[in-house]
Amino acid sequence: MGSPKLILASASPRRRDLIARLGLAPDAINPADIDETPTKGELPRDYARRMAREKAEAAASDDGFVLAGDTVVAAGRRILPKAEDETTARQCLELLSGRRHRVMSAIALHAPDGTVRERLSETVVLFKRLSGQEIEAYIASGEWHGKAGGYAIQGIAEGLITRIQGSHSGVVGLPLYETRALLKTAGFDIA
Ligand SMILES: Cc1cn([C@H]2C[C@H](O)[C@@H](COP(=O)(O)OP(=O)(O)OP(=O)(O)O)O2)c(=O)[nH]c1=O
Repeated sequence: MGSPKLILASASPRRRDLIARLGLAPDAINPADIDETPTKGELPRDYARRMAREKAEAAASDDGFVLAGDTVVAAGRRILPKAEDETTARQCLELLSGRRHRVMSAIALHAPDGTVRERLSETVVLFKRLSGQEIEAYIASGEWHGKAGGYAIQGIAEGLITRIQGSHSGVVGLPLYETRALLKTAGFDIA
């Protein structure tokens, strides 16, 4: 019997790049298409956990370990949307300007024996007070597109971020410390 496979239940190229930093190359990429609507009153942390778990379960296989993640930007109890248009991205940046917010990055691992394990990484991020000009320049960059909270820390946005407390990889989409620990606990062979 060969070693169990690693299946990444994600369409995100960022998650593929991040997992490579643990020395791992998934045997398969199997994105899960699930309904990503938060339930009424659902807290950001609960929502991130539920999404990661549902993605892992949707892609479940008895052939290997299925890893999924979900990244949520939260301003207090509010879940910020994934910015798909300029108006949404601008609203997110205006809200995040000059204040702390949290990024919840949940991961879930479905093992071949059917068990599901989860971890959560929480990072506090502080943006400088953004001028109208800074917001418009960021909008023009297009880097916000498809990103939770309307920004991508791995791009020019980091020049507007004063402080982060937590996991940089978690903000990008896959918290590496938690991912390594989760795989190890589940018995996956990782250095
Ligand atoms: C805050 C922030 C988010 N993001 C991205 C990471 C995620 O891709 C996205 C949040 O959406 P997710 O639903 O977590 O992931 P996804 O839709 O890209 O991929 P999949 O569900 O198939 O795994 O926002 C960044 O790339 N950088 C950042 O700084």
